[in-house]
Amino acid sequence: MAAQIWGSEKRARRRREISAKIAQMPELHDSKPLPFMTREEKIMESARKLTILTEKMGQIIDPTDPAELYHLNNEVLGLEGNPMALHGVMFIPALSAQASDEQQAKWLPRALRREIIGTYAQTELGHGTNLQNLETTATYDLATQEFVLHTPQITALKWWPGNLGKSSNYAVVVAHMIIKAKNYGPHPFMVQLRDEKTHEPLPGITIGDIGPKMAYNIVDNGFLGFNKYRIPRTNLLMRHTKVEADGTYIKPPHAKINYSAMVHVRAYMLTGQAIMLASALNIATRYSSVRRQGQIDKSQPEVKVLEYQTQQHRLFPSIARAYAFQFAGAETVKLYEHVLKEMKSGNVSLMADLHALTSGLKSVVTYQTGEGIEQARMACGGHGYSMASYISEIYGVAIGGCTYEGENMVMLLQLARYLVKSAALVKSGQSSKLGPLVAYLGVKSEPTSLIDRIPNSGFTEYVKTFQHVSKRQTLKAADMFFGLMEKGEKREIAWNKCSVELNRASRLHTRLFIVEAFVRRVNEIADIRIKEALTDLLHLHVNYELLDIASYALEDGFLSASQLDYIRDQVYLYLGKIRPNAVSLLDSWEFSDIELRSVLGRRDGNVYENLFKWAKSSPLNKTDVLSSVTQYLKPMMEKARL
Ligand SMILES: CCCCCCCCCC/C=C\CCCCCCC/C=C/C(=O)SCCNC(=O)CCNC(=O)[C@H](O)C(C)(C)COP(=O)(O)OP(=O)(O)OC[C@H]1O[C@@H](n2cnc3c(N)ncnc32)[C@H](O)[C@@H]1OP(=O)(O)O
Ligand SMILES: Cc1cc2nc3c(=O)[nH]c(=O)nc-3n(C[C@H](O)[C@H](O)[C@H](O)COP(=O)(O)OP(=O)(O)OC[C@H]3O[C@@H](n4cnc5c(N)ncnc54)[C@H](O)[C@@H]3O)c2cc1C
Repeated sequence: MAAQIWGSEKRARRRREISAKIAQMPELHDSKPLPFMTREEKIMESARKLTILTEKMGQIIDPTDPAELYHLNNEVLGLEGNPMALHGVMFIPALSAQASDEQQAKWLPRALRREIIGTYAQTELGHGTNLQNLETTATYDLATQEFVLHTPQITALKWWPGNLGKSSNYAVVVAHMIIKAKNYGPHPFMVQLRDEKTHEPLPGITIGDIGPKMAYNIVDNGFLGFNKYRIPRTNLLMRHTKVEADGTYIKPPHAKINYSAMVHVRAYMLTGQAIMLASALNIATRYSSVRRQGQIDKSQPEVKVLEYQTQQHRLFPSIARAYAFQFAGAETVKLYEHVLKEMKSGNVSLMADLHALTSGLKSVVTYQTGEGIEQARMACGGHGYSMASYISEIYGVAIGGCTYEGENMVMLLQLARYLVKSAALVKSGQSSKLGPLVAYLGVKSEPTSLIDRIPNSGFTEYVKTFQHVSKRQTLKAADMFFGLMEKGEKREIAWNKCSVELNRASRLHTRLFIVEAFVRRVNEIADIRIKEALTDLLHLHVNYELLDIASYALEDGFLSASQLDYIRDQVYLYLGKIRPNAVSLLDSWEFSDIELRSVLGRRDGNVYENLFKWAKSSPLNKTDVLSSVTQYLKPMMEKARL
């Protein structure tokens, strides 16, 4: 199963080897539990481990392999981030995709050797979503052949970029490029922020940390202002766009090609989210198979809480989602790598499809991951609320994904643009022009679902039902939009009036893709035992998801009330079937205790001993009487007693 999750036997074996090596290297372990550290201590601890890793990485992993790097990161540095999180996730990808060969030769080796630390600075205090209204300017000075970066007012301060505040000395900065008074829109520039020797901010730069956040606090998300700060013309990233010395602008082959670093993260973060969901579920499911509370049969002893159907219903559909996200994420990364290769050689024809797909997936996956993690926390009762479970930290980090790399509603609306264009093709009889991801929009569906009527139909009838509801909602939302425009409404106003319905279409389309990715994977599996276990999970997935969106299929009678009962019964059937495999389905992800950082979810299952030991190690328990008591509470009580 681990091979299915991680992509191959080799990958699963390598993960085990890496975890085993790290277990033998105490210098790479947290020196004390992270929840007992202050933010400053955590940042220091993370920097300590990061520098050891830089020295020893080659002994542990193949540093050129992104999957091994990511695993090493999760084991040693953890999900709360590190001082170079953005360096690997956005700075290097932005340089790789957007810098010319010559620029890459100059900067990439230095970045890869970690001579310099970089980030991606795009969002501003006043604007994150609407990139056209970013306010930082890069004005070309023909006389000196330099760009002058400037922050005209407070809302133009860069705000949020990870590791910008304290760690990075370089950044890819996105600014509106102005040449001879003409604004060419947002473009990426390589900018040195701090002196390489002293790490002091360079003259003309105002920089700092934006303060503590809901989670992810090892990362110094920062602010940045420029006061007429000059950089050479050749610091504009020039793989696709060029500015000649005389100010001549050579436009890129696709207007949005400079957005590739965002698409990179959107594609890669899906498996990151799956891992966080599976981690929280691993903790909750292990705990639920240890925790005994109440009886189902009063004549029997107390049961493990995992025996309760409500507990299974709370956890198992999310286990199925974690697998589904992992499989859909792996497909998306493959597609991304393909499109990136094509883009580098000038073929931009697949960019729109990839953008639509990743926009929808990042939105649905992050939202459902958040839901699943929060349910996992609640499933642990009181102990879930303790930082000993670590689930609240996992939640805090994962839920950030709903916002970063494009706020979810906004990204769903991006996919909706693509769906509406596709609907227009269907309506104008040009279905043959539909791309493969939306080809189903042009296929006539049966009048009713055959879900309960064709035994052994595999998952075909389910896929057809998901296709039906997605198609119907897309065409309905598109009709609503076109209808408003026909009545004379301006395009943008009509769009806004339909946007809730449009986003519903985007979610349904994306959920269909996730189901299909799961089906594709299960169909490929040769090992009969693995196939059986995953088929059960897939049964739960399709029935649970369909129940969740059933109102769309009931509206037009595609599903009947009796079919709904059938689907519901299937959910209960598969909850029971999955119960014996539940812990194994999560243990198969092979998270080490070091990586999980959860006292509640350790592999040994000694929950109560571990919790007591952890509580005793709390800094508050170093003394029996705290100074807050001697200084304030004791005098208050004494005064009251007088
Ligand atoms: C390699 C190592 C492996 C390691 C794996 C990494 C795994 C990561 C795991 C993570 C797990 C946990 C750790 C946490 C890590 C945290 C990192 C967080 C980093 C966060 C960074 C950021 O947030 S960076 C800032 C991101 N900002 C945004 O996303 C802004 C969102 N806004 C936009 O994208 C745009 O403004 C928007 C698209 C909404 C509109 O753009 P605009 O230019 O205004 O567009 P319009 O003029 O309206 O035109 C729209 C048309 O353009 C098309 N389009 C838009 N974008 C694209 C695109 N990217 N590609 C192709 N086409 C695009 C769009 O379709 C429209 O087309 P149409 O034809 O007109 O319809
Ligand atoms: C943990 C974290 C890490 C980050 N890291 C980075 C980084 O490294 N580099 C970087 O540059 N940025 C980073 N960001 C910033 C992030 O990319 C932005 O916060 C994000 O893109 C959302 O933009 P915003 O904050 O402007 O939200 P807003 O756009 O102000 O969103 C507020 C509300 O308005 C709605 N809304 C906005 N526009 C529309 C619209 N057109 N239609 C409908 N509804 C709309 C949204 O749906 C949302 O409900 C990070 C953010 C976080 C939380």
